[in-house]
Amino acid sequence: MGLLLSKLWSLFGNEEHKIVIVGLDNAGKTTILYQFLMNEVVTTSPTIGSNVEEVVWKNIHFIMWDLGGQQSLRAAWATYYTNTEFVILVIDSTDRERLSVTREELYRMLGHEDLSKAGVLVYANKQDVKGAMSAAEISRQLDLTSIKKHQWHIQACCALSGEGLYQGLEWICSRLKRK
Ligand SMILES: Nc1nc2c(ncn2[C@@H]2O[C@H](COP(=O)(O)OP(=O)(O)OP(=O)(O)O)[C@@H](O)[C@H]2O)c(=O)[nH]1
Ligand SMILES: [Mg+2]
Repeated sequence: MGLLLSKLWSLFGNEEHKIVIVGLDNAGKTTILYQFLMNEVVTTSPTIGSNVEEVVWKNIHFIMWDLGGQQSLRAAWATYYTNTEFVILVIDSTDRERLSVTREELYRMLGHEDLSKAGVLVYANKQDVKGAMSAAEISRQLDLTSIKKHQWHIQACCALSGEGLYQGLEWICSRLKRK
């Protein structure tokens, strides 16, 4: 009965899915959050703490937490992980030098017990910039194929135009339906 009720509940679109958006400072996390919310590019300043918004897409409700990515703020990411179904990791694809820092943060995050069942969507953002690393290159450098305990997907995108963003969200929706 409980299962039936929860199915019905989700059919009516009342279920909320928690997503946390992480990544280094300047990756484009806040820009992505407000693209989802308003379909426009907002002027951002570095996030101190977090922004949270409810995004509804295809009748699915997401609670999206956008966290500050500066080094001093990263230790606080874990305080947001409880009940998180998906992590969106945003990468500035032009930032070759700090991809190894992202890699460390990614594997630290995946080791956290509150995320043991969470899926991971990686956005290779800023594809509009000439010389940006491709999603394939980022995938290789992050060694994504070594991730076996979490479902993951990488999506190239440009937060300024919105290109690729909904394809990423589509992947999340496809995983939700399999649950
Ligand atoms: N060219 C380009 N610039 C982008 C893109 N996405 C975001 N930016 C720019 O990157 C800068 C940082 O974007 P934010 O969204 O504030 O970055 P953030 O990840 O939230 O940064 P923190 O809050 O400090 O963690 C802004 O100037 C954005 O306009 C993109 O796809 N292409
Ligand atoms: Mg921000």
